[in-house]
Amino acid sequence: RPILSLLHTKKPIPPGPSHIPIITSIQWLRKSFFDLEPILRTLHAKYGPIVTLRMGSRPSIFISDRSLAHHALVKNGTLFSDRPKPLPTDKILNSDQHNINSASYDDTWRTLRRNLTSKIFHHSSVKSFSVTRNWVLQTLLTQLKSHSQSKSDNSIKVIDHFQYALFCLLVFMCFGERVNDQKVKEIDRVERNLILSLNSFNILNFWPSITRVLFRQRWEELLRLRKDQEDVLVPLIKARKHAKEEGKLLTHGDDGSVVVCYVDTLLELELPLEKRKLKEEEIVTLCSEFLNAGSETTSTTLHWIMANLVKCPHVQERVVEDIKRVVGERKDKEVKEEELQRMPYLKAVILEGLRLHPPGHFVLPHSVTEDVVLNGYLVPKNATVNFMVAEMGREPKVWQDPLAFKPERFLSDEGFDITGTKEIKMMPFGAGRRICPGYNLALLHLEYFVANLVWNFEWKLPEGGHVDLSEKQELTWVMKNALQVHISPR
Ligand code: HEM
Repeated sequence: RPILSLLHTKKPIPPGPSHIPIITSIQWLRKSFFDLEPILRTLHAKYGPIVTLRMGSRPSIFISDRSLAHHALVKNGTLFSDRPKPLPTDKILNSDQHNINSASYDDTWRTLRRNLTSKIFHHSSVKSFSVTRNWVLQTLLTQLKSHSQSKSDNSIKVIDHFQYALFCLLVFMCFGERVNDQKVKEIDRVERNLILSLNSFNILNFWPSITRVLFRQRWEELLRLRKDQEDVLVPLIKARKHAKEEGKLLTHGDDGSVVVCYVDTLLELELPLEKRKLKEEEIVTLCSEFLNAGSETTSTTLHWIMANLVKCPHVQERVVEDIKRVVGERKDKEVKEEELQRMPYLKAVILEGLRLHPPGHFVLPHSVTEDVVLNGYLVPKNATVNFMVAEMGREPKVWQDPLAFKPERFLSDEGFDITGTKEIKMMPFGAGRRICPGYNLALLHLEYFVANLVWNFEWKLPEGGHVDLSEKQELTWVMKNALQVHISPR
């Protein structure tokens, strides 16, 4: 039984492979999480559910057991909800912890997180964007149709279309306007460039005073990427500010109410600790977090789910039946958002997708607010703590036939609690106080797009094609070989 006690006299830190100062720290630091995952699996088999790697300047503790995760994140959430102190490169990218995911567990974090959940993820606000979701859906359907018709075998690679659709949606929610195609691509480019190079900047943190000399060009590259991001996002923020001041805000098409977007809420916000409004560069950081956290995670999951629906036509047929039962003989080809609530099988498909293919195989690094003992080991304040999300979703003791795509496992009368409040069986959104604040929005986006994609087209493999479920890590854990499908109107 995990016992968490603060009387931790002389407890050891969790076990792990032997460590040669500096050398092993740098070796681990050079590995991506994709490389680390199989190594950690072996280490957990050898040392148990909680292990330590000496990465960089801090011990990194990894937890694979769902009950220990529950014990730490939910039952002792106040202790385990901090984030590691920022490294020098983080300070540049996160405006010194002025975004939600990197902020310490303090009043700044509470203010930023509450702003997002109460102003943008509130039920009425989410509903106010339904016109936008429909616009993005119609654009996606048109694009898929025209691209598939332009190919001789009608086959199409769908991932770029999914990414673009989700990105447009998040850009609208962020800036409150339909940004033109070229601008959307520009924002996507600067964000992608930054995130894809993050790993290569890790080494700069190891001994900043030395790396500033040794890797001067790498430091300059980091500053250049950040400047590119500001150059693209600041004009959008400024334009919004002016439109607000001049009372020229866009209204929602249906009822004429003014669109309240994420930037509007950030322009109004006051930081309680510092007693001031947000600086422009902090707004850039928060917008960037919003766009990245909300689009790539969802488009990756959508890609995995559609791949499984192509691989398992009987599951796709059951989704169609679920929709038919609710929509009936209505002629238009749109599944409306209000109707999704009455589609239990569709919901089960989404959960099964998140279980088997969580877009993040780990959560973001946590840290403890004070030294604590977990399962007999010391978790020191300077350690980072992380959880094996994908391993938990594929644990054979919890999930029968874990690698099979079987949505039926989620069809119970009592429903499934994705937040893991009572117990954790999987945690694609994390759990406890740092749980993803966007999980309801993400579920809505997934349900809405999967339902409408399946309702509009039959998804099949082209002649001689096959669905390859191998993974690789990019921004998220993506399909190594992108889905190539044949779609035909239903
Ligand atoms: C399928 C879609 C998504 C998945 C699987 C996902 C997953 C996650 C995970 C695993 C975390 C880290 C939790 C932790 O550190 O313990 C997280 C944090 C976060 N997510 Fe998501 N997310 C998704 C969509 C979204 C969306 C749509 C938004 C907003 C537009 C969003 C915003 C955030 C933010 C701001 C955080 C930081 C929370 C904090 O540190 O307090 N996510 N998400």
